[in-house]
Amino acid sequence: TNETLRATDRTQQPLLNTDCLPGPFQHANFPACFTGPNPDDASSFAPWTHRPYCPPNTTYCVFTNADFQGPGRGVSIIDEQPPKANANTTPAVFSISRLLSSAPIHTQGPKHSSPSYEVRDIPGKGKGLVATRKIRRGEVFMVDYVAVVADGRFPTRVRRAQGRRLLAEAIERLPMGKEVLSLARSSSDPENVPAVEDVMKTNSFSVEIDGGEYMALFPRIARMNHACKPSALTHFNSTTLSNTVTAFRDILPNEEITISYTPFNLPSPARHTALLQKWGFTCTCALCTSPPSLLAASDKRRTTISRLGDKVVKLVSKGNPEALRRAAEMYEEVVHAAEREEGLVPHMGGHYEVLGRLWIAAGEGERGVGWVRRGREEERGFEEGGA
Ligand SMILES: C[S@@+](CC[C@H](N)C(=O)[O-])C[C@H]1O[C@@H](n2cnc3c(N)ncnc32)[C@H](O)[C@@H]1O
Repeated sequence: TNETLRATDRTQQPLLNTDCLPGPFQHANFPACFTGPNPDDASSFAPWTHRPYCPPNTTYCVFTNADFQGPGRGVSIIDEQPPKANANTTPAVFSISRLLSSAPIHTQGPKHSSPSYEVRDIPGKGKGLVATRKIRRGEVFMVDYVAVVADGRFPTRVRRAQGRRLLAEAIERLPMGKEVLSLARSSSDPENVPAVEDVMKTNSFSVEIDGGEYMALFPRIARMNHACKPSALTHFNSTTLSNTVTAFRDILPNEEITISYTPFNLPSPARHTALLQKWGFTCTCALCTSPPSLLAASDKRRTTISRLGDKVVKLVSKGNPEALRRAAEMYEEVVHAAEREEGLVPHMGGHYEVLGRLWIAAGEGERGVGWVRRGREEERGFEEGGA
């Protein structure tokens, strides 16, 4: 760590960081605002292992802990300095610094011991993840940790060159910086877009931390391609900065493992626009390349799911027996549409159970109990997959 400090900090920063002086912006517990006698002593800006990089004329800094999740990993955060008096959100860097200062975090590896996937070339999509053994439905087969996390607003709040500098510092300070820089790039003009910016845009997902929207790069998850009917789903935990990946359904050996980059219920034109504008690629997944009639049927089901879903909520809030019966009928339609869109809804079991309860409330006890039972069996199957 000290070597890294010498190599990067002395050359690029004045010894006294003027962006971090005591005053109205000072926060008593803010680790970046060191006041110790020796500003080169790493312990004076703990829990960061590098002196925070805070360029002039911006409120943003880079905070790095090179030890997060063990040797060869680390985490860098691009976030604001201590909040201004009128700030309505707290920078995530506060909660992350608390996390790093607390008891060591145990890496929660997936429960299965044998490796379940590897990175392989996928025609037309660069690289991707492929199952090396059968992954059972419901199994948590990967837990990845964030390597770079940046306030979603920072690109619009700093000058372009400054943004690139912040990103470069954030990535280069990481022990796994080289690995991060070897991830895919999607810019149509790679000569003129620095790798740090291109890699971050191509591989980061939007996550919520302390009510704020952040861009987060998970180096292993970054290798997973998108599919409109994915085989896996991710779940981000903002307390541990981990992202668990669970199989939606059984995934067979040599099958590609995919996740969805877009919200589930979008019809295909909206998905294409989102993937092109936000992610910069044209989707060639199995659904997008299927015959137009199949794509149209899928769009119809997805539209039904979102349209009727809203109506069901309204009917249930009315609460009278006739409204509840109509809600149950509609919900059953939603459930059937979702079943035909395999991989669209994560836990059908929960929906079966809700449908059962709706039928019971509408006075159709037997029908309701049947759905509740089916829901519980389904949920049990999902939980066992992860056991
Ligand atoms: C987060 S990366 C996924 C891993 C990447 N393929 C790699 O080689 O590391 C996103 C990039 O993968 C490619 N990609 C992902 N899903 C795709 C899909 N459904 N169709 C075509 N390209 C896809 C695009 O080039 C996209 O910019």
